[in-house]
Amino acid sequence: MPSPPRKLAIATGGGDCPGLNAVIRAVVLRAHAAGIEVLGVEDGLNGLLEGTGATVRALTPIEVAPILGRGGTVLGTTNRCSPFAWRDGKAPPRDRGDELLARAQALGIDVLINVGGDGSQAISLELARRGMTVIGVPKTIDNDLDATVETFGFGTAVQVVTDALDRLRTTAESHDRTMILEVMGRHAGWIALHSGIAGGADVILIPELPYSPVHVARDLMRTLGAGRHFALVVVAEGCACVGGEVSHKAVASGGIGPSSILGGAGQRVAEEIAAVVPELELRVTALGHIQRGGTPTAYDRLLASRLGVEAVEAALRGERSVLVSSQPPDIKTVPLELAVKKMRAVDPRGQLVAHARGLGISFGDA
Ligand SMILES: Nc1ncnc2c1ncn2[C@@H]1O[C@H](COP(=O)(O)OP(=O)(O)O)[C@@H](O)[C@H]1O
Ligand SMILES: O=P(O)(O)OC[C@H]1O[C@](O)(COP(=O)(O)O)[C@@H](O)[C@@H]1O
Ligand SMILES: [Mg+2]
Repeated sequence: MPSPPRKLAIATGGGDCPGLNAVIRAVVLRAHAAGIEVLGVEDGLNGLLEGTGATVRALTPIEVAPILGRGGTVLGTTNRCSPFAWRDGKAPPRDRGDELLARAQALGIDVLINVGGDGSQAISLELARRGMTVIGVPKTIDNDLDATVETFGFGTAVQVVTDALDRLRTTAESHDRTMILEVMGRHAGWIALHSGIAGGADVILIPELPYSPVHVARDLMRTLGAGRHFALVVVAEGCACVGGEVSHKAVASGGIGPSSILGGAGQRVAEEIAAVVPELELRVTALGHIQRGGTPTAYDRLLASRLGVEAVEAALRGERSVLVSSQPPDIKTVPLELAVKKMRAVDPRGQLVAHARGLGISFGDA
């Protein structure tokens, strides 16, 4: 039986996500109750690397008490630069993994709780391979991690998008317009599909179902011909037409990030529709990071809190290289490898898509 850990560290990596602070709070509360100290690593794992400007600080129950419902992460995060492929300006990427491990050892960290998506858990796995005890906590608003039935942040994002659709509907109704809403979802259309159904969309375009602009235009005209004067289209940022490419937009890289990211699918779809039916009046809204910021829903706080507590329980049981995973009604642990093995995509032939079609929603695919 391994001796119980005396010191845990917690880090949040990848894109921020509503519920991260609830995980941090839960880890600190449960660990302190068990007499375990918790260190918070700032900016992903950068806090364990010299010269990054980020550091490591002790987290106390008093400090985390007010953060349960706060969006973002009080530890900061990064979705650039893995510690194993560190970038300094134009120099080739270098491996700083062993430096990170040495620093963690010097600080007396027995277990690292790493909260993040597939990229972060790939980092967890490599740290575990190099000897660190790591427990992963899954996070993604895209809901594309296969190793857990659900992830916190997704429900909050779906609520934000649904609220946006409710607002777009009133202006669409007033102006007899077709409103196109571009939402997040790089490789998976979960946000578009859930919010599209909940928000009463007429067309939903997702990465898993390449569409034809002609079919989208035809289905819109059918909707509008059936006595409706407006329509709502939800477009996942990662969707593409049959044989087409996803759209990218330029961003300021800050020296280390990419110079372009996914974006512009909504505008592209508007242009494609206009090319077929120029008589339609179209407006495009891209929701962007609004759907990732702000207060988590009650359910996401609950899920995040349970994942945090179970991560500490797993540490107390002496588990290593595992991911805490929601498998309703329980939170369980699964091998960390499962987090990176396969992405969870929408099943184009699954019941959810069938139910959407049952509501008359078009995917523009046939
Ligand atoms: N803890 C971390 N420290 C430094 N960089 C990280 C960390 N976690 C993730 N990253 C970087 O962010 C990328 C994406 O991480 P991921 O967790 O998949 O988040 P997202 O899905 O939001 O992009 C990783 O490939 C890696 O480059
Ligand atoms: O914040 P950035 O770097 O622009 O990243 C945007 C991307 O991150 C996400 O918001 C979040 O993805 P995850 O929640 O899976 O980490 C994607 O939907 C989006 O494409
Ligand atoms: Mg990812």
